[in-house]
Amino acid sequence: MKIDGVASRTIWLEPDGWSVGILDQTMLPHTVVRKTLRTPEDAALAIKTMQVRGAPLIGVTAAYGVALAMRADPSDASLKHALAFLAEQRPTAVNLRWALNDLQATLASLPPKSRAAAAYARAAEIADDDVETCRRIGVNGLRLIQELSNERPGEPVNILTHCNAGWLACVDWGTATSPIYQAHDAGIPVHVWVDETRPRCQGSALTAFELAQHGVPYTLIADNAGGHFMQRDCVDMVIVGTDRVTACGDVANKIGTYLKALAAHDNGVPFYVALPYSTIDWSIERGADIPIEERGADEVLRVQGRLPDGAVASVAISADGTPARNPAFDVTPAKLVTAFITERGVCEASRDGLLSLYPEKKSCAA
Ligand SMILES: CSC[C@H]1O[C@H](OP(=O)(O)O)[C@H](O)[C@@H]1O
Repeated sequence: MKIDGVASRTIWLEPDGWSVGILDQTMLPHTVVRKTLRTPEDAALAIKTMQVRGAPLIGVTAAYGVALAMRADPSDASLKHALAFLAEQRPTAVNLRWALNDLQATLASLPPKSRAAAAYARAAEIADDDVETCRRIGVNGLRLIQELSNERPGEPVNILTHCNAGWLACVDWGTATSPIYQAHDAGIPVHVWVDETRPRCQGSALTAFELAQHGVPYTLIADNAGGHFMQRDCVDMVIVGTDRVTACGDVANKIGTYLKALAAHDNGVPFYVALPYSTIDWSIERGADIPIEERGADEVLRVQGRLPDGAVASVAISADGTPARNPAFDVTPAKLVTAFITERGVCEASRDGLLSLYPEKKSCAA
């Protein structure tokens, strides 16, 4: 997608052929800051501090983190440390483990002198594959938006989304936003209700930013307003992303997703989850088994914004000493999900539904 009219990706190989460029998403939407990762520690910090975030992008960043490690030291010990160190940065998005397992399988049997080049090549393949995968998610989701548009020709299809499952969460296109972009580009009128998504505000800071950049009509709302708009028949469908889907279709996603699913279920609003194959965890069955990241209390106790002089600052929004908890994700049971939108098609949120699109996984589903 584009930023200020210039085609951009969230992560790229720098012209020097080895360092890795990223958009520092902690500075968006106030300033567009591009950073360079030069060590696996840089990559780990970028993931941990959410300079890069979003399940697919976390995986791609980790893959390049392994490449940076192999460039510095391609030994078995270095590979083992890099894989373990990067894996511990964030626990919920299965794409992190998926990407690191892929790099391990790619590199472990190679002679050390061949590992750096192979790691960079594989990381680039994973990044390019993500772009095409997300584009296909958009093609498959577009049909669902088209169907709703056909019911009320000329009127916008009102779509609510939570957090940022946009191109900023991936390499390009996004998962939940890819159908939206493709519908918009196809001339289908759409309007997006953007959940601010406290406490990290990925909706107000990232989704609103990227939709505005693409010219997609949207309205930012407080998280607590989503159910109200569904009750008042203002929402035609919900599309969210996910960080991990179990073999039976339970969905881990940004905190607050479960509440949106309950409101959608209560109001008969279709609730879709958009995901690539790399976000399915075939090794577990129940959502209760998904590790939920608990982040620092300060993210709840403080907000970041831009001061009149343009400086970005963080301010406290509660009294000193206020105790706070900050689970970063919750789990939506499969029964509340209308369907999954994947790169291979749309399916029921169930084991059978997933296996109908990924029959090769029959042997490894939990
Ligand atoms: C396409 S995955 C997007 C997914 O990741 C976000 O979490 P975070 O911003 O903490 O990485 C959120 O759960 C999105 O739905």
